[in-house]
Amino acid sequence: MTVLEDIVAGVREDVATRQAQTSLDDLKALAQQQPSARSCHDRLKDPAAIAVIAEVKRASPSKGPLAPIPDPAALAQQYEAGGASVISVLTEERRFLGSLADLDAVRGAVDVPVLRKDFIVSPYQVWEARAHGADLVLLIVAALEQTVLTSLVERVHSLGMSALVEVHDVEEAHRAIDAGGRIIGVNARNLHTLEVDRDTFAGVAEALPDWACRVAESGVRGPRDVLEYAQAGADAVLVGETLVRSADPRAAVADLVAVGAHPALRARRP
Ligand SMILES: O=C(O)c1ccccc1NCC(=O)[C@H](O)[C@H](O)COP(=O)(O)O
Repeated sequence: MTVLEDIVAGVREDVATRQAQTSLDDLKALAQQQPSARSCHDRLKDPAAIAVIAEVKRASPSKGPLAPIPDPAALAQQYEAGGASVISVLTEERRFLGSLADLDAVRGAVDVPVLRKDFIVSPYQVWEARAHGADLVLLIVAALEQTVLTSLVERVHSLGMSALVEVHDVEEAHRAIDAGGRIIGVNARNLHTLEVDRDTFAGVAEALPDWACRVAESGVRGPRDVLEYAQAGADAVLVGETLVRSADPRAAVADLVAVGAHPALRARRP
């Protein structure tokens, strides 16, 4: 069993448990009480800036515990104050130690869009995301058959949310676009070895159409990595470990956001 298959198997069990407690009808009623989802594509694809998606991430399969994060709302507020365009909240419980309660806390604490980052394999989880105030939902191409991926993208869009469709190679990038994805995350973390190779981004990003929003995911250790991703065509970067380990998350985000004004990126600006 691959790491991804192992994570997804656990997620399916946890979803079944929650589904026994909260019916889909109840979730739909909760979703209707939420304000409309905030739009994300243009916010993440601003030619005059590099957007930073700052992640609330307690642990990971590759690194184990990263940071306890006793107050995810306070961390998200630091990220927002530093200029993050979107806050990503890992809600997977077993390997990342996240929860929907984290999503609720962050949603209630910031004004910027919030991403539900999880291993979404069923429409129930998409409704959960909306019911808990998410604006953006991660869909991982490698975890989904094409028909399921397409129907989940449609479900996300039909609820007014945006989909961040994650890919690892050119073939998956074509699948993401065929499924209706408009915001494409290229994850530099190999899901088999868990190793990060930032060079993955450039080769995959150039296979995407101009209108797509390109998000570089994983392996950002500081501004230099953001600059390199931006020079390779990234509109946005998604950063977890570096920020949760930082002693000053607000300043750490601000340093990454500032890369958007770097002279080397002048040609990108309108
Ligand atoms: O982070 C992991 O170890 C991991 C393992 C298996 C599947 C997904 C995993 N991470 C999810 C992510 O995509 C990252 O949290 C995100 O890109 C941020 O990465 P980083 O800045 O390197 O923490």
